[in-house]
Amino acid sequence: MTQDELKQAVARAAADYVASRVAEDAIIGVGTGSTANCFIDALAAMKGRFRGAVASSEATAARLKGHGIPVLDLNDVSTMPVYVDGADEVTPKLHMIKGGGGALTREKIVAAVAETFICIADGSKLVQALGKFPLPVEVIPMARAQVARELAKLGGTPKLREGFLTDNGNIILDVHGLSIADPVDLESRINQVVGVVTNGLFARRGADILLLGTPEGVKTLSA
Ligand SMILES: O=C[C@H](O)[C@H](O)[C@H](O)COP(=O)(O)O
Repeated sequence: MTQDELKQAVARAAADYVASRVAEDAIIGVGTGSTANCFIDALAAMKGRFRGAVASSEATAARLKGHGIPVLDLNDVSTMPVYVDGADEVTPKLHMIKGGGGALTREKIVAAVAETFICIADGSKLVQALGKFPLPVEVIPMARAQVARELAKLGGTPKLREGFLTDNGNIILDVHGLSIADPVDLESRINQVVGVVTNGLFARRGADILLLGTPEGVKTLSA
């Protein structure tokens, strides 16, 4: 199976979860990226089975609307049964690195409102330890140099993502070479650096369920 076929398989599995486990008038939280896009396309086939969606990026909102799926403002939503999103790396403990597409902050905000975080990923994303994928950190532009110095003190090599601004108008520093022994602690430490909006470690609130696409079928892991 190709990587695209594995992404489509996990997206269908997540849509099946929504169809079988979620109330008819529910609002669904939707992530960003190529795997989340497969989920949006699978959701489109069951339009009317749920009330609408909250998007974690402008790109996701546009794709949802393109399918005629109503997109709600998160400020009008107090709870959602599920948030479905991809990951750049995920461990067996369901800690993740996210933000390869730069949507990490809105993803973390939408996920915080959801009861269950379902991570959908092809098998290549499963790792025993996080950190081979550079850790994205969203930073207020005027704090770039100071935040970079602080990230270097933590043992990483920050590199500006050239020519990229987030949906929030901020920059991304991709931190290479971090040794991530304790993702929960590192997530908090980086978020305490003044000028950091958030970082791509999703460990304090990791995923609750991982739907992992493998050539043998979709495997389900729980936290
Ligand atoms: O900012 C982007 C998100 O965190 C994505 O969920 C992550 O980068 C995975 O994307 P993809 O499904 O395209 O590999």
